[in-house]
Amino acid sequence: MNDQDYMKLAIDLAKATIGQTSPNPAVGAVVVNHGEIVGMGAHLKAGEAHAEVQALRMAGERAIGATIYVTLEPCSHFGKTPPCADLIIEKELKRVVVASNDPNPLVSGQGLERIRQAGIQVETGVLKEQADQLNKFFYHYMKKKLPFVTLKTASSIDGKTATVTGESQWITGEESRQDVHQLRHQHDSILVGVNTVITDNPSLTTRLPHGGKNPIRIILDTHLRTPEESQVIKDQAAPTWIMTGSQIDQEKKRRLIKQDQVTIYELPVDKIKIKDVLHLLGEKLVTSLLVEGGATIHESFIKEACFDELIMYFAPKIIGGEKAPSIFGGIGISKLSQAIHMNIESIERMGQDFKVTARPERR
Ligand SMILES: Nc1c(/N=C/[C@H](O)[C@H](O)[C@H](O)COP(=O)(O)O)[nH]c(=O)[nH]c1=O
Ligand SMILES: Nc1c(N[C@@H]2O[C@H](COP(=O)(O)O)[C@@H](O)[C@H]2O)[nH]c(=O)[nH]c1=O
Ligand SMILES: [Zn+2]
Repeated sequence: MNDQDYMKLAIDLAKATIGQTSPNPAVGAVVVNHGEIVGMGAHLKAGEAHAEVQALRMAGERAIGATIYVTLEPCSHFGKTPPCADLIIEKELKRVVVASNDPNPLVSGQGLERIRQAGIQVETGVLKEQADQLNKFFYHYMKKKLPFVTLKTASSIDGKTATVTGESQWITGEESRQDVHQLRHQHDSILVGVNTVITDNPSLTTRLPHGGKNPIRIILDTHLRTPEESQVIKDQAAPTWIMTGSQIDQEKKRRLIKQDQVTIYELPVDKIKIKDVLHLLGEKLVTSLLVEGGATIHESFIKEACFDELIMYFAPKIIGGEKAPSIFGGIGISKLSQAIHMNIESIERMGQDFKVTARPERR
């Protein structure tokens, strides 16, 4: 095993915790002494022990003179837990190998500096790209204090999200739908428009074989049209935040907020702008948002250039019909020069379907 092998193990440990550490990054650590793994660990939940603390606890006395591989540079500040840099110095490690730098202004570079000052060897950038990919939400949020926005669409190969009569379940297959639940688990929040609530009455919960974390459910609903009997109101399965304009029925609002998981945010506007919703979510420490639609919602996110990744699931079916709903609604563009240029990051088979992951060129 060499440095890259041990760092790969630390990355795999971090990868397994994606979705449960927010608003903290997913971090993994492995402690090695004379070619033997003497400790390993991952950060499991914000506010709890950091990955280095877990791994060094397991190593005990064998941490002395050891090397620690950690996917993110050790923290140097007192957040909810003491600084890992001090612990590494206290435990008399010989060498620290790091993959990613920490963009958190409270940390970046200071932890490593303190470790070097203590005479411990430091190496950075080992498998950096792989480790950075783990925490794209965290990096984005640290830089912009806004959630990383993933648009998710599911359609027939001709881009239809339902038949002309509105039938839509199900277009994509089991594997795709499971993949979507993995996305729900990984994102802090999920957003749909009130029309999707009215037509599909979705639960927007995460149903993976092993359970999974339910995202906060965000409903864009300018005039507070969400039916009071909807699952997102009644099932108490996850917080539901309804974003409305200022002209709403206060009586209905009072009835809805009686459900303790329901919160209504009245934005002082007639028409909700996506940017206002994202700022509000950023203030509430929401670091990632999965937008499930429908067509008008998706169109408003692309029109306002408020998304960071687009994930599209296509089923090998043709639905047709000019009146059948397409992936993006709204009025669209008139000139090709106004088209949004995307970088296709990957195209994967997903059972009978295929999944396209793309990013807008400007980011
Ligand atoms: N119709 C399809 C989808 N439909 C997605 C819509 O958002 C739908 O309202 C919700 O998924 C409702 O489900 P839940 O109760 O929240 O689990 N999404 C998919 O990936 N494939 C499809 O075929
Ligand atoms: N999760 C993680 C780190 N996370 C860093 O620490 C910050 C959170 O600190 P706290 O509030 O004390 O949990 C977080 O924003 C990020 O900069 N650092 C590490 O050394 N190892 C870890 O496992
Ligand atoms: Zn730490």
